[in-house]
Amino acid sequence: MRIVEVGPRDGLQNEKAPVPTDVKLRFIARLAEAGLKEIEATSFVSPKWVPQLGDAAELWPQLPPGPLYSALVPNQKGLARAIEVGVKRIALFTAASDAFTQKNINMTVDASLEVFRQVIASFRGAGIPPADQWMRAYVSTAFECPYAGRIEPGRVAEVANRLFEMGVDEVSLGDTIGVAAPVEVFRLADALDSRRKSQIAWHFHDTHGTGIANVSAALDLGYTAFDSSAAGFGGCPYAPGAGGNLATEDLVYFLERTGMPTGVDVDRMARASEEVLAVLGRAPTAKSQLAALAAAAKCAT
Ligand SMILES: CC(C)(COP(=O)([O-])OP(=O)([O-])OC[C@H]1O[C@@H](n2cnc3c(N)ncnc32)[C@H](O)[C@@H]1OP(=O)([O-])[O-])[C@@H](O)C(=O)NCCC(=O)NCCSC(=O)C[C@@](C)(O)CC(=O)[O-]
Repeated sequence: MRIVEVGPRDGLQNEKAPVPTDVKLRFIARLAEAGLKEIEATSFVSPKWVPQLGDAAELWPQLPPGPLYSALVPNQKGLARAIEVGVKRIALFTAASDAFTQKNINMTVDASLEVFRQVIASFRGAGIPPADQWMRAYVSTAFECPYAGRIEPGRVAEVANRLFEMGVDEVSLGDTIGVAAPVEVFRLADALDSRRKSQIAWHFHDTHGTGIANVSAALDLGYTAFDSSAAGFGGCPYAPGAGGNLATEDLVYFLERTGMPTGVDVDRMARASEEVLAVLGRAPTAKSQLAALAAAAKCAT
């Protein structure tokens, strides 16, 4: 099983209240202590578009040792900023819908793939030892676009295949607005190249509470990589209606209870987001986080 924790990036990018860099660093340290091994720590997008992550270059060199860290990169400028501070694992991002990429990255899907072709060449030529280089690409709106409606599975598969042909190591399929049901996961999986199963991750948002059901469907099909966010933080600034990401606490509970070890300590995980929640002035809402916190409080009395 692989869990890719996206809380510090996807989770925080949409938050209006600024989260100070030292709070983000303590959040990430606690996620690492909880046992998460892959963390998407930040994003080298334009700070004008996503001010919350404008501290990426300051944050990156201070990340606590342990996990494998990655960062979102939209273009050559983002790559140059990322490489300057030592990023070795990058995440590109496009979508299956032009209407979405126009709002999110100000270009069509085709144009984004052209940009990525150049970014990939620069990344591969940047002198990073091949064993340390890693590149994923997101395909957002893999089920539905907030602007263009439902998306055909064949279109998602086509974009994913083009990304694989360009040499990415992994494609993460995003249910950006959190609307999919398991039957749609089965339908999309049918359209995907089954030889790439170990290179596909699923990125569910939980707007309608279907995140875990969708994980279960993908697991049944033999997929083993899932993105999630501590406390269910999240939402995309350019995807109106998007709820939070699937909560890591709920994912860990589900996988462990299913008999699939995650290496994540449920109690530490439940507390990892406490300081960020306090900065945002919010109470926890993820079900398994609430359950773990309640159980710990009961034990303490
Ligand atoms: C792609 C751009 C940059 C195009 O933005 P643009 O305005 O079209 O770009 P531009 O090339 O015309 O540049 C405009 C200005 O931005 C600067 N600029 C340009 N690039 C960078 C950069 N990398 N870092 C810093 N600065 C940059 C550039 O230098 C220039 O500065 P100026 O001359 O005006 O002072 C912009 O649209 C952008 O940053 N978009 C990011 C939006 C975003 O982060 N969305 C959320 C992530 S996607 C997501 O959450 C979904 C996902 C992945 O989680 C999966 C799912 O749920 O489906």
